[in-house]
Amino acid sequence: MIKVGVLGAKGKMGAQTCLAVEEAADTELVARLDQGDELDELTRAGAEVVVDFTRPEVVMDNLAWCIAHGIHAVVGTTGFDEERLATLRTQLEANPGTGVLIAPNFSIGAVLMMQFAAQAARYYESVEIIELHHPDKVDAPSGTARRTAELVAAVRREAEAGPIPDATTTALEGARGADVDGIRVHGVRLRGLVAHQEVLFGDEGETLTIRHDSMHRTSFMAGVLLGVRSIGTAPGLTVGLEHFMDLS
Ligand SMILES: NC(=O)C1=CN([C@@H]2O[C@H](COP(=O)(O)OP(=O)(O)OC[C@H]3O[C@@H](n4cnc5c(N)ncnc54)[C@H](O)[C@@H]3O)[C@@H](O)[C@H]2O)C=CC1
Ligand SMILES: O=C(O)C1=N[C@H](C(=O)O)C[C@H](O)C1
Repeated sequence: MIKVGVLGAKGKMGAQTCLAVEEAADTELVARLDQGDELDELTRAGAEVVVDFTRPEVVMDNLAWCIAHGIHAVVGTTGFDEERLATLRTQLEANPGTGVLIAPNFSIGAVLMMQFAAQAARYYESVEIIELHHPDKVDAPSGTARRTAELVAAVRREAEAGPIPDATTTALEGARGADVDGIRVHGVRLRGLVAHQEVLFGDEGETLTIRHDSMHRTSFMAGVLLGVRSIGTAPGLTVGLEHFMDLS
């Protein structure tokens, strides 16, 4: 049995994760912590893996504590840029044997969407991303959209693709979305939605749209459990659940 602690246990994703960990045959929920609780409870409970679904502004402190205490971490919380990843790599070098997974999205379909988008990226002159979420989401653009844009941009750079065509010279601020690594990302917040994304590609006479929809937060749980089961054998930093999936 893998002993699991959940941070952000009272939140939307944390509560769903507690249920999934309790229901799985090979995991045991030993701690459920939320804002104001002592992280020491994790060591007292013997947690081997922590799942973090908290907030971008607190996740780095949580991870510093987990790494220092040799507890593996599976992280769904958003807000990771290159600077934060570099900080984690340094902390993990000082604590070899401990693993941290940063997963911008735990849904298997969303991971595939990102991989398919990376595959398509070299073939199209134009690409834009639309992410659509519930209105209680605190960050924009979504971590998934950022990651997708970075993956697509990396492929375009490698393929020496030219700039994305766009004749806009006058625009209301925000009308063309955010620029993530040269890719336009648009955010929609709408009651009734959970988590959705479209990656739109275009070239002469054709378009390709890759769309993924999470209708319920249960869609993330297979990926969370995969992360929990895998992270103990993956010391250091892993970014993206695809590294634990057989995607050859
Ligand atoms: N990677 C993925 O597949 C997914 C990632 N997310 C991300 O996970 C994060 C949480 O999302 P939700 O559950 O929707 O948010 P939420 O707001 O429902 O839950 C966050 C919880 O964290 C708690 N919290 C705040 N500070 C804390 C601290 N210092 N220690 C422990 N708990 C603390 C809050 O009290 C709250 O209960 C967001 O960054 C979101 O974007 C959400 C869905 C899927
Ligand atoms: O806040 C959410 O809900 C989600 N957050 C993650 C993100 O920002 O990409 C994953 C998913 O989109 C749901």
